[in-house]
Amino acid sequence: MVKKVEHGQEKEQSQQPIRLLTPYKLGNFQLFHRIVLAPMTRQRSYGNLPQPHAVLYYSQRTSKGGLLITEATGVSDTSLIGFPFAPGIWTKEQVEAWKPIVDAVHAKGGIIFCQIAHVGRVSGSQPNGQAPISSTDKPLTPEGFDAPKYSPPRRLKTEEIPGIVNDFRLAAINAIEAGFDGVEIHGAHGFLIDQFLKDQINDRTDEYGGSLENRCRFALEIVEAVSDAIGSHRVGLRLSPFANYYEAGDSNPKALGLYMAEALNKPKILYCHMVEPRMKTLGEKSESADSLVPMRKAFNGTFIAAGGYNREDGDRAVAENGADLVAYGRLFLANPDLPRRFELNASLNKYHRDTFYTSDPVVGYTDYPFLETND
Ligand SMILES: Cc1cc2nc3c(=O)[nH]c(=O)nc-3n(C[C@H](O)[C@H](O)[C@H](O)COP(=O)(O)O)c2cc1C
Repeated sequence: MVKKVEHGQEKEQSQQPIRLLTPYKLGNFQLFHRIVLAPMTRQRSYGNLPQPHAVLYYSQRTSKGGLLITEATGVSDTSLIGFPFAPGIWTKEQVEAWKPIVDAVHAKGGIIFCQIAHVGRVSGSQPNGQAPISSTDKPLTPEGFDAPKYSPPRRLKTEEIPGIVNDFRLAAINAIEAGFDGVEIHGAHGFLIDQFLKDQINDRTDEYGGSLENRCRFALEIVEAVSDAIGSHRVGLRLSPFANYYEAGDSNPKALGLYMAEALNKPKILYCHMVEPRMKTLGEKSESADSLVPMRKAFNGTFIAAGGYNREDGDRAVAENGADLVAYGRLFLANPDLPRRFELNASLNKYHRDTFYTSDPVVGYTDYPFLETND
C-alpha cells in the first residue's frame, strides 16, 4: 500500500508546487496549505467522552499550518442519542477530555475547529423516554436509511427554540475553553439544523417554517448567538443544500444555498463550508449539473468546498477560484499524511469503509500507514 518515493521524483515534484499547497490567510490563522481535514464521525468516544486515543488520531493528521475540523460533537445530552460513541462538549469532563487532543494538534503547528452538532430526529428515543426533537413530527419512513433505529420525533415548540440555540452557544464557549481555535456549526446532512432548512422536511407554520427566510431563521440565530459568544472570526458553518440525507431534501437547493451564503455576510463569519452537489446521496458520489460557484461568489468570507475531491480536482478548484480551501474526508482518514502525499504526488492508501464507524481505538483509526520516504 505504501509507495517508496525516490529522491529524484521528490525533487521533481517539489519544483512544481500545486495550488493546494500554497499558503492562505484564514482570518487570524496562517495556513501553509489548502488541504483541510473534513469533519468525520469516528464513533470511538465511549460514553460521549473524547478518549486518549483521539490524541494520536488527530495529531497524525496534523501538519504545520494545516486546518483540522473535528468529528461532529454534541452540544447537549439530547444531541447524540443513537450515536453513543460520538463525543460531546456540553460537560466539564468532556471539555477536559478534549484539551490534550487540541494541545497535541497545536504542538505540531496545526489549527483545529470543533464541529458542534445536534442530530435532531436522526436519533433513538431519549434517556428519559422522550421523543427526539426536530422541526417536524414526521418520522423517517420505514424504507429510509436505517429508519428502524430511529424514533418518531417531537416537533419543537416555538418557545423551546431559544433553548436549543443556547445549547450551541454554550458548546461554542466550551470549545474555546477546551482550547479550540474555533467552531464549525454543523448545518448539513439532514441533522437538526438541516431539518429546519429544507422544505421537504420542515412543515412548520410558525416563524421557523414556510418561507426561505423562516426556514433559515434557526440556523442564522445559532450563527449569531455563537458569533456573539466567541467572535465571528472563530465561526464557520457547514451546509449541504443539495444533499438529501435522512430524507432532508429541498425543492430549490440553489436558492437555499444562495440565501444562506448571502445571509452569512452579515455576521461576517470566518468561513462557509459547503458540500458539493455531487454528494447527493449519503457516502456516494454521482455526477451533477449543479455547482457551488454561485454560493462561492455570493459569500464574502473563506469558502471551503468538500465532497469527492482528489488531488487533481481539488487543485483545480483552488486554481480556478472555485474554493479557497478543500476539505478531504475519506482520503484524509486513510492517509494521515495526505498533504505530504499530495506534495509528492505519491500513491494513496485505500480507505476501508467497514471500519469507518467501528469502535476499535486502533483498527481503521490510527493504523493507516504513513508514506515511507528516503529522507
Ligand atoms: C466516516 C465518515 C464520517 C463522517 N462524519 C461527518 C461528520 O461528523 N460531520 C460532517 O459534517 N460530515 C461527516 N462526514 C462527511 C465528510 O465530512 C465529507 O463531506 C464526505 O466524506 C465527502 O467527502 P470525501 O469524498 O472527501 O470523503 C463523514 C464522512 C465519513 C466517511
